[in-house]
Amino acid sequence: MSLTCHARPAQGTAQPIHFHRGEPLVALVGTPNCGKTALFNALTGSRQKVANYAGVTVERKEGLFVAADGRKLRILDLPGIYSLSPRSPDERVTVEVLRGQARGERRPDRVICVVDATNLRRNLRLVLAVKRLGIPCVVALNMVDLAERRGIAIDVPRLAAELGVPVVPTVAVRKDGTQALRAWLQAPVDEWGAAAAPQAETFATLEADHDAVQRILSTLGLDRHLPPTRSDRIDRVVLHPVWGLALLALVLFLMFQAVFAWAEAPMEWIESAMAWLGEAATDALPAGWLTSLLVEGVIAGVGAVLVFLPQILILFFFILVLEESGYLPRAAFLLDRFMASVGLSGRSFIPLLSSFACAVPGIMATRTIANPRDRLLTIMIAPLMTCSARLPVYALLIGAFIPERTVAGLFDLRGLVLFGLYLAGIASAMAVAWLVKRVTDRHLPRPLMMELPAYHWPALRNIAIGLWQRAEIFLKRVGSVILALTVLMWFLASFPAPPPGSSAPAIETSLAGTLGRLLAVVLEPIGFNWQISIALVPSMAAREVAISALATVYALSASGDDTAQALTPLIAENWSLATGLSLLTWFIFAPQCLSTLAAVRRETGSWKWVGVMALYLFGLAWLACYAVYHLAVALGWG
Ligand SMILES: Nc1nc2c(ncn2[C@@H]2O[C@H](COP(=O)(O)OP(=O)(O)OP(=O)(O)O)[C@@H](O)[C@H]2O)c(=O)[nH]1
Ligand SMILES: [Mg+2]
Repeated sequence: MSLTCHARPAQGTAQPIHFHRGEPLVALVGTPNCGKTALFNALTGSRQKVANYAGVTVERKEGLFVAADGRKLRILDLPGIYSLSPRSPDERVTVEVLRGQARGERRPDRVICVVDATNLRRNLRLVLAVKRLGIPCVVALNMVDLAERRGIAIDVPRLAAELGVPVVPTVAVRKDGTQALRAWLQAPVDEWGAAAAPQAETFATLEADHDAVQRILSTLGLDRHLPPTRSDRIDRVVLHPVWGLALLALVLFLMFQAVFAWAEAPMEWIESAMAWLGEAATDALPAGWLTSLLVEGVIAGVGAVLVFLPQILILFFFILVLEESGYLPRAAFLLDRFMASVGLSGRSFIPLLSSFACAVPGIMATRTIANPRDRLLTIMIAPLMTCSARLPVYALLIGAFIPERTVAGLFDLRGLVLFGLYLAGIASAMAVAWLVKRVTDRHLPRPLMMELPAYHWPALRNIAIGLWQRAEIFLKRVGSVILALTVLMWFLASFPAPPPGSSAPAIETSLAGTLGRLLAVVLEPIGFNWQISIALVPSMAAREVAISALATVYALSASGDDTAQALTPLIAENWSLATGLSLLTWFIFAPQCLSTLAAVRRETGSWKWVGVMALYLFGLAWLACYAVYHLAVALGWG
């Protein structure tokens, strides 16, 4: 617990004064990808994201370590840094904490310097720099399992003596791999070494560090050249300019094939369960508005979204495997030249790829980009990457309009179309970047410096946890925002009731119907009917709601004896192919997501960019839909 008081500046200093109480604060510090978050999770029982590339953690996260005797320590997980001179916004977070300049946070009482045992040369320099800060510190020599496997034998007591700080070996990902570190956390502070006044860092100290590291490595017999590792051999293919790109295309392609091919059976189970539930509720309950709300609102609406859980999990299975294996930075490397040609740096790759899950973490991940212009541009195009909330919308429309067919005896046509939609998103992002480059013309080519971590076999446990978390997020969304909006939609679509004697379905006279017809004035030229127009409004909060809203609208439009049907055949019957294609196009650009806009506001600190993003995405969506719709009509699909 900390209290911050902005006292009147004394003698020209504008630093806030912090008053604190509570548990000792321990910060985890180290180079990117050395296993800080894995250690943090092991010590605090948290489930923060761990993945095999640099720059996973971009903000400070706090957890509690409870010692055997019940004493508590606050543990801080921080973004990775290479030195105490930050270059990007995420590194700045760490350095500010270490220097005691972070808002609302005091200077840590102790530091755990996490070191990747397979990469001592780069890691030790940071240890020396951190030592100069004067905070009592312990080195966690992490990944000793990997070092051992690679034949790197480290004399731990000697390393500790050379560094002048205690060193404990750890394996963050193994259950018993943090025992020694736990023991340290429970030890009295004076065993950690004494606190000292911070020393200034100059060019001379940095040079001295360099020499010191060289000396330590040669004393420990670790400065010899190692034979090429398995990762190096794999990289000969993966980073090959031709084979590497072919492999990347194949991986992405298989991912989208799998999304359709593997999901079929589980989707059918969910669909039939929902249909059964709807029927059971209709039979069991008396006819009336409450039953209508439950059957046509909640069950039809929420069920229509829930069906897509299997596809989302399959997509995330692939993303998690790619993240854990260490493949992602390689892909960034392969595409660097292409990205540079449109004015982006390879650094943008991982934020953009993260946006396939959701644009919000993608936009957060841009904190690893040092150059402000590159960062802003990446933020602006991140929403063009197809996020997982759009997957259900795509899947629904593809299911309705694209026949289930095998192409060339091998590929699933629907998977191909889905792949094409993702590509269309990527292509438009690149086109926008290129246009910005042409207009601003301020781009200087920046070489990509990126670490390539060793490949790992993804741990099944981690993948399972990752999928479980994803399922949880999705189900929570379905149970909260989506459910709430669906219920709201049902009310708007049911009231005011039609005048007595009218045989038209209530929705036609309802508020939603009126609003839909108003919006249709703008949206008719791009092929949207009033039902679609209504559905687009609540989907601004969560894109999947477009589906539940359509399900509700159509369930309520069914007059007389028409029993409610599944949404897919309904829209296949009611819409032309041109309309379906136009709506697909709309969701490629899908500008309407409030959480994305909020993230843009937070990360850019200005409403201006929120406005620019909303306007340019809406404009682009409308124009692209117009073109697609009219082309489709011209081709006779209207
Ligand atoms: N074999 C092995 N793998 C580890 C160990 N510690 C971490 N890893 C793996 O190393 C990768 C990086 O771990 P993270 O905890 O995300 O690293 P980080 O230091 O938090 O990285 P950033 O947040 O990007 O700075 C992940 O794939 C982990 O599963 C270890 O002791 N042994
Ligand atoms: Mg981390």
